[in-house]
Amino acid sequence: MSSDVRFTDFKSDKQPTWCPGCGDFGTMNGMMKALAETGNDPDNTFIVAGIGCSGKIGTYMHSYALHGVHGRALPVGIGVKMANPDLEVMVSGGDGDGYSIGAGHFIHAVRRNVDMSYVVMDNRIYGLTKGQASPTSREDFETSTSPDGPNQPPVNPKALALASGATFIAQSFSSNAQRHAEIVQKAVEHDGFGFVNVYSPCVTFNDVDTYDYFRDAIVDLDETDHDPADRDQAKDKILESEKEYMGVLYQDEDSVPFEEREGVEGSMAEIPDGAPEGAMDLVREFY
Ligand SMILES: Cc1ncc(C[n+]2csc(CCOP(=O)(O)OP(=O)(O)O)c2C)c(N)n1
Ligand code: SF4
Repeated sequence: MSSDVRFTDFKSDKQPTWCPGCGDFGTMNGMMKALAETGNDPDNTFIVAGIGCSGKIGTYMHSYALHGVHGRALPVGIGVKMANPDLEVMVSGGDGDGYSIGAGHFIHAVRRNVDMSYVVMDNRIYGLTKGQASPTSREDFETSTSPDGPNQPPVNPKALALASGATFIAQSFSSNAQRHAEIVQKAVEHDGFGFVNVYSPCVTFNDVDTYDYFRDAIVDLDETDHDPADRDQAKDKILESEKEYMGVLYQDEDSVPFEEREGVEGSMAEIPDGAPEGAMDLVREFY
């Protein structure tokens, strides 16, 4: 079977509880399609999710999955990959999860460049906790807990990734189904840490960063002469704050994943010296 249906869980107790119209539906569909198109199956795929509306994804997709603690999905994902390098590991969560409480882990996961993907459902708000400003909220975005707006500039996650030595940076939009799936597929296929920030609108708590806003604002990089191999071009586009680009912004085609580097190769799943007897067996059994 070559369709994303393999990753769909039809059990009635696993039906998504996202609000009707939530961008996370489209983001998840694209992730399933990308995994299927790259030849993966539920039994070799491990989703590590954060905490948030976005973090529910691990419950809805048919694959191995677990929740990290809020902001801690990335180190858990790296641990899963270390325990079993044959797994396709995809980490997913929200902008709050990844760029606020999890920002430190984001930087270090990017620079470590383990061969996995990270899909962030960026709705520029905290959805699950009912609409507080997130690190990617606009400076003047009024919420119940910041009635005059957060009064601080939003984090630019793509710039953070580039500055941290990222080898793959992409921007996607959940509503553009085919293009979104293609972009996530490229992240999965990338040799190293494939980072995709996905505009995934929250229709309940964010009335500014809406589907209409993104549809009007987004420029598809495939319709420009952008060369993702050119880091300077990527930097210029990433820092252009008034533009919303979609596509692969940067890809280092010579990227060598952490686990294939000299001195590391072959050692990822080895039992470290001094580890308690049976520790790694337990980890492998669990994952
Ligand atoms: C350690 C910890 N701190 C705070 C929370 C409360 N909390 C749960 S989800 C969340 C933010 C959710 O926002 P985001 O990550 O952007 O995901 P979304 O719900 O928008 O998909 C917060 C603050 C928590 N669960 N754990
Ligand atoms: S609150 Fe927002 S992010 Fe959460 S499910 Fe509803 S629309 Fe989606």
